[in-house]
Order: sequence, then structure tokens, then C-alpha cells
Amino acid sequence: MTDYARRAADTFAAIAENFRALDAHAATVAAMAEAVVAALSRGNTVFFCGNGGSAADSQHLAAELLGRYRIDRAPLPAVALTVDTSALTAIGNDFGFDDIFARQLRGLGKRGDVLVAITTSGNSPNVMKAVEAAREMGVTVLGFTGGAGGKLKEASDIALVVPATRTDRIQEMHIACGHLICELVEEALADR
Ligand SMILES: O=C(CO)[C@@H](O)[C@H](O)[C@H](O)[C@H](O)COP(=O)(O)O
Ligand SMILES: [Zn+2]
Repeated sequence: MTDYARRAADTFAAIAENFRALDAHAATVAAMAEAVVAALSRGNTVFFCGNGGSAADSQHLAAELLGRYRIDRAPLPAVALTVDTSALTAIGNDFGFDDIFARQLRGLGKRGDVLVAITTSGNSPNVMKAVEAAREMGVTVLGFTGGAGGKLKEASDIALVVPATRTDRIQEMHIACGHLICELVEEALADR
């Protein structure tokens, strides 16, 4: 086996081990799906935010709901707070990078909405400021994190602390759980 093939095999084994431990978090993921179904059923919106790979996850998951995941059904209101470069640069430039998500949420969100806050460290200030805004607004916070959970663990209404410590491995588990939530939500709301 080449060095790269060995690295690949070791990585796949580590990922498989992480995913086996995810079993213990099935009830948390189910509770998150229920919270999203409840919010969308009463006409509320799901917001997503995160940095870097988690920004990509935010956009990816919002698109699954607004577009379609696996079945044709009505669009579900979902917004990634990571996509409007004019708002992100204006807010970042005029108020500060820590405010880029919180200010958008304060402008666009309302009581009863859901914020899916994604941070592998659990501590990114711009994500945590959005969480703080959500709590003040009566927006339910679903926190996606990993490791020891960081500040997000305690600040969330429901926290998913996936059993991994590396940023990349945490992100891989986040997108799997996010996809599952989209699948459950879509099936629950398909007949609307
Ligand atoms: O995708 C990756 C690493 O896999 C990076 O872009 C990563 O998302 C960035 O370093 C983020 O800034 C990390 O922030 P966070 O997850 O701690 O909130
Ligand atoms: Zn990445």
C-alpha cells in the first residue's frame, strides 16, 4: 500500500468510528427535526449561520429546504445568513465582523423562527452573537458543534455535540445530521 492509500484507509477507519458513536445522538437529531417541523408548520422560517465550511453547510442545508431534498413538495422557508455579500460586507465594515449574522437575524427573523447555528469550536463570536440575538427574539436555537461543545452547547435550546474533535471530522458529521434533518422535515411536510 502507498503512503497515501494508507492515509486514506486510516482516515476512513477514523470516520467510521466517529459515525458509530453518533448513535448516542439520535434522539437529539430527532428533537431538532421536530423543532424544525413545528416551526415550519406554523409559518415560521429556518435560518442558518456558520463560518468557512460551516457557511457552506448553511447554504447547502437552506437550499435543501427551499428547493427540494429527495421528493417534490412545496418550498420550505429557509435562509442562509452567509450568502448576501453586500449585507455581510456592509455590516462587517460598519459594525464589525462579530455582527454579520446577528444583525441580519434581527432584521429578518421573528419570534417562533429557528436558528441553526453551526460552529465546530462552539465559540465563534459572530455565531454566538447571532445565538444571543435569537434568544432575545424568541427564536429557537439548534446548535451544531463538536468537541467539548464550547459556549454554544449551553446557549442552545437543543445542542448537537458530535463525537469528534477535528474541525473537518466535525463538519462531516454535521452535514450528515443536517441531511437527515432535511429528510425527516421534508417527509413530515410533503403533503402540505
Ligand atoms: O472548513 C474548514 C475546515 O474544514 C474551515 O474553513 C473552517 O470552517 C474555518 O476555519 C472556520 O472559521 C472555523 O470556525 P468554527 O467552526 O470554529 O466556528
Ligand atoms: Zn473544510
